[in-house]
Amino acid sequence: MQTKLFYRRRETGRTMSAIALPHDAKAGPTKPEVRSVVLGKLELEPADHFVDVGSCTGAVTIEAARRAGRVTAIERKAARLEVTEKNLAANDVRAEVDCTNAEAPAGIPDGADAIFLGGSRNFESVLDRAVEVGAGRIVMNVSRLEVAGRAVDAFRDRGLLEEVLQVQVSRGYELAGATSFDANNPVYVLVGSAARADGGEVTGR
Ligand SMILES: C[S@@+](CC[C@H](N)C(=O)[O-])C[C@H]1O[C@@H](n2cnc3c(N)ncnc32)[C@H](O)[C@@H]1O
Repeated sequence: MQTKLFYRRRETGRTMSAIALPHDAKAGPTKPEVRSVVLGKLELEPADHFVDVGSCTGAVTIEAARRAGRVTAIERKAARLEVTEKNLAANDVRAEVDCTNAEAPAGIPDGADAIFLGGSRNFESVLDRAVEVGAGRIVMNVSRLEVAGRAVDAFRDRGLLEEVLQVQVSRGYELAGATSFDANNPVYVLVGSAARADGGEVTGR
């Protein structure tokens, strides 16, 4: 018989705790470990205006709102945007956050410094808008293989592409006194920039 006991959560002693997502959006959230990679690549700073395309549960919006000075969360489904707003209200954030019910590229403001595409609808037009506003950091998560292929082409065609990562996390659990793992689905993380665009070479090999 399989015993499944999760390990006790580590006490980090950080001033800002892990985010709370008490409200369910029936989709998402981007998993915490994947968020760490995404946020690392976004390199958000207090002067930044960050845009979350497809905010859904608000998990990325909330994390970003602890780092950037200004955040615009865009979600095409009104009910999910409400979840973004409710989850935001349940957390400490320091940024000014604007929640917009729109289908991007609609709603992407001039002057956006960093854009995350957590939803893939209209991604080519979203990337065109990212180029138009000169976003310095663009990160897109894709789980479906064929969409990932098209997205890599779209980044490359616009000279945006810097890195393609495949992130796959397995979480340990106790099994008969030892540790076994549950695997999450892999996610492709595309990283680019409209400010550093250099012809679309994948770097970091
Ligand atoms: C996989 S979920 C994103 C999860 C989110 N990062 C989180 O942590 O909760 C994708 C979301 O993007 C939204 N979406 C997809 N394309 C969009 C677009 N072009 N503009 C706005 N929202 C979009 C979908 O409605 C969906 O809620």
